[in-house]
Amino acid sequence: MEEQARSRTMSLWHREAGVTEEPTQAVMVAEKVSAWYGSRLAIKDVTLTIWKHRVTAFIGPSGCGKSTFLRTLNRMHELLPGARVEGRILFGDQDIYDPDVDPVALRRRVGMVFQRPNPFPTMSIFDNVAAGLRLTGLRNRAILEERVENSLRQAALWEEVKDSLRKPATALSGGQQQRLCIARALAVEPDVILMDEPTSSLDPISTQKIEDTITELKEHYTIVIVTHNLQQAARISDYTGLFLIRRQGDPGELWEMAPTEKLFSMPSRPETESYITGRFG
Ligand SMILES: Nc1ncnc2c1ncn2[C@@H]1O[C@H](COP(=O)(O)OP(=O)(O)OP(=O)(O)O)[C@@H](O)[C@H]1O
Repeated sequence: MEEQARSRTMSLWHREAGVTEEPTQAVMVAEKVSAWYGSRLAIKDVTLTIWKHRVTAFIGPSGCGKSTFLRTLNRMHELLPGARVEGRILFGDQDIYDPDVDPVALRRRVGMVFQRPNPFPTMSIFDNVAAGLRLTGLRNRAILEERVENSLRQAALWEEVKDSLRKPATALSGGQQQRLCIARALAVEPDVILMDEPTSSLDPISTQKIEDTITELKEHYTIVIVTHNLQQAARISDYTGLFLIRRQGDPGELWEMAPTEKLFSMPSRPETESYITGRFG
C-alpha cells in the first residue's frame, strides 16, 4: 500500500518535473530533506528522485546547499559535529537514516569523489585503488589485481599508469589523481557515485577526460554531480536540479529540477531562467 502511494507521489513529481515517462528505476528518493549545521538550517525540504544509470547535476550559486544536500545522500553530512538531517532518503526500499543502517556499509554503495583530488599520499597507485577492497577483507592477490585493473580502466587511467602501479599516487598530475580517486571509488563496486565539483581544480583537458569518463560510467553506475559550471551540467547530465536561496541567510531550496534539456531550454520558473542566462549567481 505504502509502495503504491509512493509510486503515485513519484509520478506526480515527475509530471511536475516535465518527465512524461519514468525513464529507469529510481535509485534514491529524497523526501523533504532538511539539513542543519548546529542551529543553522542550510537546506530545507528537498524532495527529488535520482534515476538509475543517469547523471544528475546540481547547480546554483555559492552557499545554496548543493554540497550539503549531496553529503546527506551518503550520510557524510552527519560526520560534522552538530550537523543533523531531517526527512527521508530512500535507497531502494530502505530509508538510509533508519537506525539499523550501517553508514559505513552505505558509503560503500554510495561512494564519493571530492573537489580536490585526495589520494592516500603515502600509498602507491595500486594500493590507493586496492585500499577499499582490502577493508572489505579481500586478500586474494589475483582478484585484487583484476579489480584494480578494471577500476583503473573504467576511470580511463589504466593506459597511463599500468607500468607504474608501484609509484606513489602523488607522482601523478592533478587530473590523473582525480581519475585515481574515481577508480578508488569504483573499486568497491558502488551503485551510486557522488561527485562534488570533481573538475573545479583541473585544467580543461583533464576536465574533458573526467567528463568523458562520467559519460561512460553511467552505463554501469548512477552519478550525482555538483558543478558550478552550467555548460558542464548541460554537457554531461540527464537531469539538473537548481538550488537557490530566497534571501541572504535563508536555507537553500531545490528551486527546479527537470530533464537537463528542458531545464536549460524551457525552465518553468523565472528565477531559473535568470540563473541559467547568467543574470545572477
Ligand atoms: N561545515 C560547515 N559549518 C557551518 N556551516 C556550513 C558548513 N558547510 C557549509 N555551511 C553553510 O551551509 C550553507 C550551504 O553550504 P554548501 O557548501 O552546501 O553550499 P554550496 O551550494 O555547495 O556552495 P558552494 O557552491 O560554494 O560549494 C552555506 O550557508 C554554508 O555557509
